[in-house]
Amino acid sequence: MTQNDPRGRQGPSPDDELTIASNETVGDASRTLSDASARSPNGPQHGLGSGHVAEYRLIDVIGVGGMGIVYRAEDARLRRTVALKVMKPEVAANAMARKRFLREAESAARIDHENIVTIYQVGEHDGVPFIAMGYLVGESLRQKLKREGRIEPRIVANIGRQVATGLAAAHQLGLIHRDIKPENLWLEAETGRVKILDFGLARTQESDMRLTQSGMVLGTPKYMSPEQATAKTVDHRSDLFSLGSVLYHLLSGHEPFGGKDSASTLINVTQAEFAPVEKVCPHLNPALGRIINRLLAKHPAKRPQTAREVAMTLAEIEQQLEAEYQENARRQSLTETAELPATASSSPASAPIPINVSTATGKPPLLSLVLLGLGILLVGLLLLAFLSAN
Ligand SMILES: Nc1ncnc2c1ncn2[C@@H]1O[C@H](COP(=O)(O)OP(=O)(O)OP(=O)(O)O)[C@@H](O)[C@H]1O
Repeated sequence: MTQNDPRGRQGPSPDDELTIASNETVGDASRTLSDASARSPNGPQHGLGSGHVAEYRLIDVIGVGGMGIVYRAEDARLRRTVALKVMKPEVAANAMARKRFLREAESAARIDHENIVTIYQVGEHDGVPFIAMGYLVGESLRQKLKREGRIEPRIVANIGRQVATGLAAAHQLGLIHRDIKPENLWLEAETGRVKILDFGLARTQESDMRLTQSGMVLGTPKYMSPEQATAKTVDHRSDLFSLGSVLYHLLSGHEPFGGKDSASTLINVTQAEFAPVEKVCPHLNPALGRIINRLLAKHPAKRPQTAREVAMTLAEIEQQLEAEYQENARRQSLTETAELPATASSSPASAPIPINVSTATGKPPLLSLVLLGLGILLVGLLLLAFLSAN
């Protein structure tokens, strides 16, 4: 949920309000910071009057999420720009929340993978936890969806393969993201690389057991797995369900499960059947349709079992779609080349000038000879008439 954007991303609109409401994080009562106070790094509400957090100089606010405020900041020592997520003061007032934020950030910092945003440092400043991470330039998938509505299958396969690859790295360390959604998937402008953001709800499988016992539901309903929606124990396959939901949305322009509010969405996720993706996207590559439908299976045992497997399947589909795309582009350019002369000769205006010149100036030599003969004959007859008269 970006509320202010130094890189020209869109600010809030009535649409944003809708998105914010419909993507509301269940179990999160902390979205209370006003936009106005959030925008200035020296605003009164976050208590960071000096404009510094540890060695980071705050430049401006990039966005405000459920747990924290994200600033663009400068690492004064290394002179590099970072994204600094600082826990909201009202959330930081809760010791449990503080501990959990730090523990989770530390687990995420263990992952070193090109499809996951790099975490440079996790720390506390005046009792407020913060995370310094790679500053990303580009846009979130949510922003891309807002602009484009739907995304073509070849690109969806590419995005899905990258996300699954990143998830495989996290899952290998026993870390489950638990909040895979378009807002948390970033498209880097220059490289086209996808980065998974915000392991804010990430849990190790072990800590999730404890969470489940407390019966809390955390995550974003529209992309949430049925087991997560019912506060059951989740494992890495819950992230695979969410990935399936996101890919479905990218292709079709809407989520597989919706509802008028969070509660009805949760019920739909757990009980309703979704329209198979090939029904809402006719002519879809069948293999792509199959894997998305399988990712959305209600029971984890019926889904693909690992992110690695998903990444491999999507890589094959991506290759196939890319080859088809190249072949179509080649055919298209051949057709255009073949059409060029036909178009030219059918248009009199564009007929080659040499042909016109040649037809305009040429006369049959035989006609000239006949005319010459007739001329001589006429002169001869006139001469004969003149002589016989004399
Ligand atoms: N590393 C980063 N580089 C650039 N922008 C970032 C980075 N991390 C987050 N942002 C921006 O800051 C905004 C807020 O991020 P944050 O993770 O706090 O919230 P969220 O994911 O929108 O919501 P929630 O945390 O409640 O799910 C994001 O929408 C994104 O635009």
